[in-house]
Amino acid sequence: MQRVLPAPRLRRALCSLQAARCRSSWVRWRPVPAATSRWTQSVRERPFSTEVHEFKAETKKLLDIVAKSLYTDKEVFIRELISNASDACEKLRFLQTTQAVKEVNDADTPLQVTLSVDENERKFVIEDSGMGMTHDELVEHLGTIAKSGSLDFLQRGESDASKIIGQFGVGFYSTFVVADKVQVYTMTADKEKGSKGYLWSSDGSGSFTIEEVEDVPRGTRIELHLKDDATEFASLANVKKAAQKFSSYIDFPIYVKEEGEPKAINKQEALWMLRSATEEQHLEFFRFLSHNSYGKPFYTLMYQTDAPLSIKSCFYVPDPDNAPSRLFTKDPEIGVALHSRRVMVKKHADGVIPKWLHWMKGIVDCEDMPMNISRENMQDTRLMEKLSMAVVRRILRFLQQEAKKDPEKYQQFFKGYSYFLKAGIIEDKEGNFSRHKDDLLKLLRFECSNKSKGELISLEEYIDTAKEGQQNIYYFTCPDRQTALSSPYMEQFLQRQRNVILMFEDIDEFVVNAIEGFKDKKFISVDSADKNFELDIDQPEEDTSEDTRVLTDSEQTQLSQFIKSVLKEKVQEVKFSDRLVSSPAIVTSVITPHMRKMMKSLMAGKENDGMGNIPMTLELSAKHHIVTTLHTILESNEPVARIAVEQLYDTACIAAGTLDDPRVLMSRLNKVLEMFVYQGAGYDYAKGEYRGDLASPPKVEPTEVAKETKVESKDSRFEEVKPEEKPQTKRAPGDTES
Ligand SMILES: Nc1ncnc2c1ncn2[C@@H]1O[C@H](COP(=O)(O)OP(=O)(O)OP(=O)(O)O)[C@@H](O)[C@H]1O
Repeated sequence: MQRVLPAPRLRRALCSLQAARCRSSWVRWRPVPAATSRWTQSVRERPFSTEVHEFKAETKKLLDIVAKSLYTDKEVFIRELISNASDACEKLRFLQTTQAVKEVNDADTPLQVTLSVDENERKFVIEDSGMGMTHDELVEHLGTIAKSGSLDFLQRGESDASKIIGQFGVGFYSTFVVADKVQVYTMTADKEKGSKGYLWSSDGSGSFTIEEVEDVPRGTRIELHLKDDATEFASLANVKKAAQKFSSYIDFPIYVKEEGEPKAINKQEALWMLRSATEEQHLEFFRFLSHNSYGKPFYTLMYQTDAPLSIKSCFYVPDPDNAPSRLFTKDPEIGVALHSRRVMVKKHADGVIPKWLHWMKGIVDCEDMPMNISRENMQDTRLMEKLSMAVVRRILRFLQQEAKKDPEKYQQFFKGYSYFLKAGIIEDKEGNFSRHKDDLLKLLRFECSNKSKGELISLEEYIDTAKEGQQNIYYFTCPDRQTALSSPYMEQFLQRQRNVILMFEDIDEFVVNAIEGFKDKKFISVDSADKNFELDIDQPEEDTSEDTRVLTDSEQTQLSQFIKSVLKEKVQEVKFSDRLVSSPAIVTSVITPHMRKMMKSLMAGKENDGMGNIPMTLELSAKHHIVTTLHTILESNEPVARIAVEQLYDTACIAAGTLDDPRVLMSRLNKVLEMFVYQGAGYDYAKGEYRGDLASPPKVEPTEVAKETKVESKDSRFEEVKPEEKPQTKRAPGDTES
């Protein structure tokens, strides 16, 4: 081993210079490190300047978690390093094929990866002849976190290393699980960028150093100085076993050096090019693609075709129980890679796989795809679209088949991924394609009013089991099943046993708004103002009770005029409809109450949320006893009628879910309670006196029910309530007129 150290005098001089520099800048001089092994035998070290860089804040945090972790599945670092080495080879092969790199350093060196160990020095070494890195790339790539997944985890405040490593892997930084010092020698393949070699070095604490070293061959060599509790990775047998596990599907030869001799350990098999594969092969490949040493694919699809393009592909749906959280999937990486004749064109095949399918793992190999596809090139864009169309359609149809084959298993899938399928419908529409809308709609499942809790149906099943002649698909967006079934909007549907799809996710409202219908049926919300409820296709059982009183047309007009005079601009229209069965009233508007509520929360904090301008309609049941009695007391007891109207409206708003804060009702409810109690005690509000037959009238008398009621609330609806006439009542002791 060649070890060239500066002479002691020079070293002392350098050290004092280093100390001085350290105070003033991040560049300082240091004694050069030792060159090691055959790979760097020719690396002559000179006192080049050594730069000290701080890791970015989040990288530091990640490193801190990783370095201190007692993660048991330590060998994952081998998987990460092999994968990075293979990516570096893929990248160089790609750039060479597309001639993006004109001249390559060490042009004769074949693309390969070699692993070796030094038991005495407790070292693990991996080297590749891939793309390598320039100085700036070293700073950028090994100083920041590349993996969005682990970043998300950190932003969530997660500090459990096994969760971060287990679910996302932490790439290069996983080396600090086993090493207390990591050295990376590298030289770029792109001659245009230079032929200088660099050494990156860090102990995984706050900083790393970079210095120039001479005679580094093309590619990257990573040396791990193993921690005391990780010496098993200095054993050849252990490394070989782990490397074999992680490298079966790598398309470059992987060698393990045994007694100085490189021995190939992988088959270099492109599974997606095979006609079929065993379950075991798929399991291995899935784990390889998902950077995991555990887990199995939930669904597996191998798809090959020659028309309209020549496609060979393989897709996996990961376990739905571990489906990505939609809240933390801001800019997801597509999990499918694009290849052309086995050569990787894009690691993340965006443009082919839409974002809403990002969780799919797999490979698409398209012979017709040029290696140097460009978004600017119309022909390439069209080719990508064609490929995307074929592949996405095949995936969606495959899921439809699986749903038919094993509905229970499919429900499990749907639980994990429903949000993404729904997002797909919206995105598909936004992109103005609507290419996959029907296929996606077929994959949706919902609860419905005619089935029991937890049982899901498809839209096709809904249509197949709908009443004869029914042209609409009725749905109701609501927080849960219980709220749905007790809602006045549902009454006529329940009475007729007309099935209603129950939608519990916020995104559902946007989905139905993004599409007009399914097959030839239109989506209609049960709480919409739409009149087309097809009430004539089935009639509920006749109400045979004799004393059912129904308001006549003129009575209806009289009552609605009174209601409008009380509620003023709160309602645009008061009408009578027969959609109500046991509730006296509901509110409707051009947008459904649920949509209104969502828009309100989106506009929260804005002075004008725009909702005040959307007119509401109060719909009444002409035969409901509260409504008919209300009409009866219009003239005889107007004060009570006024309060009843206000309460009727507010109760309808509660049912619609549009009342933001129920506390605004407190004052009125107390008033209603007071009336209820006093009436029970024999007080006659119409006459403003106690009934004569009451043996001993209560000592306290009611406040004026129709006294100007100004509720201390921000809700402007209450500020208008001013009765024209006051009833003659006796004042309660201590009650003063306002
Ligand atoms: N052997 C290598 N050769 C060249 N560049 C490398 C090598 N190893 C790492 N890098 C660079 O460092 C970056 C960070 O690597 P890291 O393993 O942390 O994340 P990643 O590989 O980008 O993540 P992912 O595995 O999700 O693609 C890589 O993207 C690559 O640019």
